[in-house]
Parts: sequence; C-alpha cells; structure tokens
Amino acid sequence: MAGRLIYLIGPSGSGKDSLLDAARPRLAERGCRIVRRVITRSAEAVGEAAQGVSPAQFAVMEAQGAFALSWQANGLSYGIPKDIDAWLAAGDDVLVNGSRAHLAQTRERYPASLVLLLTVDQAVLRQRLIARGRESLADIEERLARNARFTAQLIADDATGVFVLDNSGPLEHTVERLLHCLNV
Ligand SMILES: Nc1ncnc2c1ncn2[C@@H]1O[C@H](COP(=O)(O)OP(=O)(O)O)[C@@H](O)[C@H]1O
Ligand SMILES: O=P(O)(O)OC[C@H]1O[C@H](OP(=O)(O)OP(=O)(O)O)[C@H](O)[C@@H]1O
Repeated sequence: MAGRLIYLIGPSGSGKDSLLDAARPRLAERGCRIVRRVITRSAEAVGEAAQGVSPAQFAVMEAQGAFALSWQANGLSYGIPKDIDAWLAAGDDVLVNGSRAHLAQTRERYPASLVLLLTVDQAVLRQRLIARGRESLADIEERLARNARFTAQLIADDATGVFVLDNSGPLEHTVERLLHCLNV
C-alpha cells in the first residue's frame, strides 16, 4: 500500500521544526520519513536541517524537475525533493514541513494527504519568534501579519481533514498528540 503524505503547516514560530526534531526518533520507529527541504536561505541562518541553495541553483533544480512540491514565501523559495514520490510508492509515510499558502496545490497532487495545523497563542508566538532570534523585528512583524491573514481563514475554509495541534504548552505533549493523529 502507498504511504501517506503528512503535511505539517502552521505559522512561523509555531514550532514545526522543533516538533519534527523532538518527534524524529519516534517517527523513525514507525517508518515515517521526514523530508529535508531545499531552501534559498543563507547557510548561516540556523533552525532546521535543510539544504541551503542560491536562488540561481534553486531555479535550475526546479527547471530540471527536482521538486515534487515547491513554493515561495517570506522572500524565500522552498522545494520538496522528488524522492518523496519513490518513498510514498514504497509504502513509507512522509512528513513535510509545508506552507499554508500551498495547501490547495498539495492536496491536488496528494489527495490522500493528512494535514496537521500547528497553532499557538499569538502572544506566545511573538515571544517565541523574538527569543529564537533568527529574523529582524520587522521580519517578525511581517510573519505575524501573514499568520493573522491565514489561520482563521484556513480553519474556516479547510476544516475538513485538518487536524489542529496546539503547541502553546510543552513540546512533549505536542509530540504525543502528533503521534496520536498518525494512528487515527
Ligand atoms: N512547545 C514549545 N514550548 C516552548 N518553546 C517552543 C515550543 N515549541 C517551539 N518552541 C520554540 O519556539 C521557537 C520557534 O520554533 P520553531 O520550531 O523554529 O518554529 P517553526 O519551525 O514553526 O518556525 C524556537 O525557539 C523553539 O525553541
Ligand atoms: O505559507 P506559510 O504557511 O506562511 O509558510 C511559508 C513558509 O514558512 C515556513 O517556512 P520556514 O521554515 O522557512 O519558516 P519558519 O521556520 O519561520 O516557519 C513554512 O514551512 C513555509 O515553507
């Protein structure tokens, strides 16, 4: 049986990378792969195990059909390597750190995908973004504004089939909820 695409989305700072890192061993145990994304983020910007490339390299990879999914957001380009199609065909589940703006296209290409929306209280979110220290304050405000535009609309439009995971509390609780969602 083909594997399932698990598409994890949520605002910048909601904890997608942290959740994937914390859940990594438990996901591996159950044969779920986590995708390493290709991002046009400078190599020194930390936060995630991703492959950093220049915009020119990204364009070449995209033109060569290297990506199963790709999108632009926050001034960056993101690609999900085509390898995932072989993994899914081999029966492995594949977890992708995705984009809310790209949800419709992802569902079109992978209709059986499981969508997980990570949420966090907006005040906690601002504090976490500031504490993470990866973006400037102006960029953080942009990300919060993008978030405000998305979350309510997403829940209203796509309520069916979207599992909401609240990450306002301890990360370990969210890991347990994530694993629970994968079992239902
Ligand atoms: N449950 C949590 N409790 C406290 N801090 C958290 C929690 N989840 C994530 N964080 C922190 O919030 C910040 C943003 O998390 P991150 O995983 O980078 O989010 P995202 O990948 O969604 O942008 C990081 O500094 C991280 O350590
Ligand atoms: O359409 P959106 O849902 O807003 O998502 C846009 C992009 O932002 C996040 O990436 P990234 O990991 O670079 O940002 P983050 O770590 O700040 O979440 C997310 O994973 C998407 O790739």
